[in-house]
Amino acid sequence: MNFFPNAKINLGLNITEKRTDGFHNLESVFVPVLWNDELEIIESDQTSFVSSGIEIPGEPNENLCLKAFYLVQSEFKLPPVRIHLKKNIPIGAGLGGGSSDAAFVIKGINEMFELNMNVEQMQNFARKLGSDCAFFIKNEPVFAFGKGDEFAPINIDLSNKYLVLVYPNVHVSTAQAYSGVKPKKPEYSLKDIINMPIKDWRSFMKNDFEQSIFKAFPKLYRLKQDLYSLGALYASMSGSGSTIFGIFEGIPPRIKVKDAQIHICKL
Ligand SMILES: C[C@@](CO)(OP(=O)(O)O)[C@H](O)COP(=O)(O)OP(=O)(O)OC[C@H]1O[C@@H](n2ccc(N)nc2=O)[C@H](O)[C@@H]1O
Ligand SMILES: Nc1ncnc2c1ncn2[C@@H]1O[C@H](COP(=O)(O)OP(=O)(O)O)[C@@H](O)[C@H]1O
Repeated sequence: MNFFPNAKINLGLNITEKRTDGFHNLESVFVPVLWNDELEIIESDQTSFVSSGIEIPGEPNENLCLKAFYLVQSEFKLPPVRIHLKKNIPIGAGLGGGSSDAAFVIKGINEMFELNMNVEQMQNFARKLGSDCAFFIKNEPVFAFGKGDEFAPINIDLSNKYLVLVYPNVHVSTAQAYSGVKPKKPEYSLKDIINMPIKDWRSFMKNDFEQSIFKAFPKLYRLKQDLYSLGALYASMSGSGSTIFGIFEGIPPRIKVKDAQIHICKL
């Protein structure tokens, strides 16, 4: 069967405290984005993983797709499968691509082998694979807190808005990005900001990773300013970077950025 794991962006990202387990508590709004990998899972005589498209660092047996399969197989009787992933979503880009692949393997095998897991059971498997992963099980706009794997519903209207994503070919390690941030309580509540008109988000909504990442890669800051100059209602880095996105009211103007990959979609 075929599945299409999608990317995400973060609207606002407050890193509020360092936890005793080494992770950080955060607050963010996660939104699914129409930029997709292609995942094929078929029953086979032995379990294997192959990928095409963008090269994924690490050994195939370290891939989150296989980790997800083995994790579910540790609790359910499953036949071997062959997994083929065509990687389109840039890696280390703040778009959650690897986490999404893993979540779609969990959802995929749940459907293929009629495991009858509910959302919560699938989220619990996903939480073991990465902080971002559980979001992709329901895959709808949500307020995220805790490690980024606990959720509260939000009401957000992004209809008729367009999204421009610019991936400037800069790979950011999530762990390193966290180590560059000093946690603090946010000045304004993200839950309140999200209810303001989008053009007002610019004054209140922050991504706490931007300061240190923009310092290390000044061209990312310039990209964000460029998106505002082109008419974005709101522009920000996604997650720990390096993707910079802009939200536009209508069809965005033509954008050309040297050495960058640009993806435009409806929100
Ligand atoms: C920053 C965010 C924001 O949505 O996204 P990305 O930029 O990676 O897409 C996420 O918190 C990334 O989640 P994810 O990519 O799943 O991270 P994980 O694999 O769980 O953790 C990678 C490393 O990041 C750090 N980490 C991650 C999550 C968290 N709440 N606190 C942390 O300190 C830890 O050092 C951990 O070892
Ligand atoms: N299926 C996968 N796709 C992408 N990266 C993967 C995958 N499986 C494991 N990884 C590892 O996870 C790391 C983070 O990947 P990714 O989710 O793309 O980053 P980000 O969370 O910044 O969006 C990569 O460096 C890669 O080594």
